[in-house]
Amino acid sequence: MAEDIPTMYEWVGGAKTLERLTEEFYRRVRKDELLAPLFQYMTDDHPQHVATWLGEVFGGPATYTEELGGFRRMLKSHRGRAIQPEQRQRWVTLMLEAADEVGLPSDSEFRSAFVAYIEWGSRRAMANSQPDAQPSRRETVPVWGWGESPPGKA
Ligand code: HEM
Repeated sequence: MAEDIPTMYEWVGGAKTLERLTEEFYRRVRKDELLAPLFQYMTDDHPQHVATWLGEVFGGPATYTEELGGFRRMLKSHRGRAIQPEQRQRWVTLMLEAADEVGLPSDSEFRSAFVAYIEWGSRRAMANSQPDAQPSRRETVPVWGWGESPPGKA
């Protein structure tokens, strides 16, 4: 039954795990020649903010919406940055490396849903960052689910 299936937020281990993920991810970003220039002005609380965003996306508390400016703030953060395909690709690579490094659950169900969101989200971020981007129709933080492979089905 759907109500017995934990959220991805619960499955991953909650806010603390996502904070470890983004700390490790931005540690890599800061050393990366393709990404460091894009992030040179990020604030010290940026990794924490992205962890809060991911928590909300994966079915945890709606803290990014309630306290950090919600979907519109995220959209504004990417606007006009003209993210290039090779930068998006590197962003995804470093995120998946960080996921392994901090020991995110490695089961097929979790990882396929996680990668799906990372692919979708990074492509949306790149599209919305282009100078000629169409205004987003979405207003709210997306909530991601398990898709075709919820736990306990295999
Ligand atoms: C699933 C994909 C992504 C998610 C969930 C995401 C999430 C976010 C969030 C929530 C913020 C705002 C943080 C805040 O509230 O302070 C942000 C800012 C930003 N993101 Fe992303 N992002 C994604 C993909 C990307 C990609 C692919 C790039 C570039 C390769 C990128 C570059 C940036 C930059 C440059 C900022 C602003 C940093 C600053 O404050 O100086 N993002 N992102």
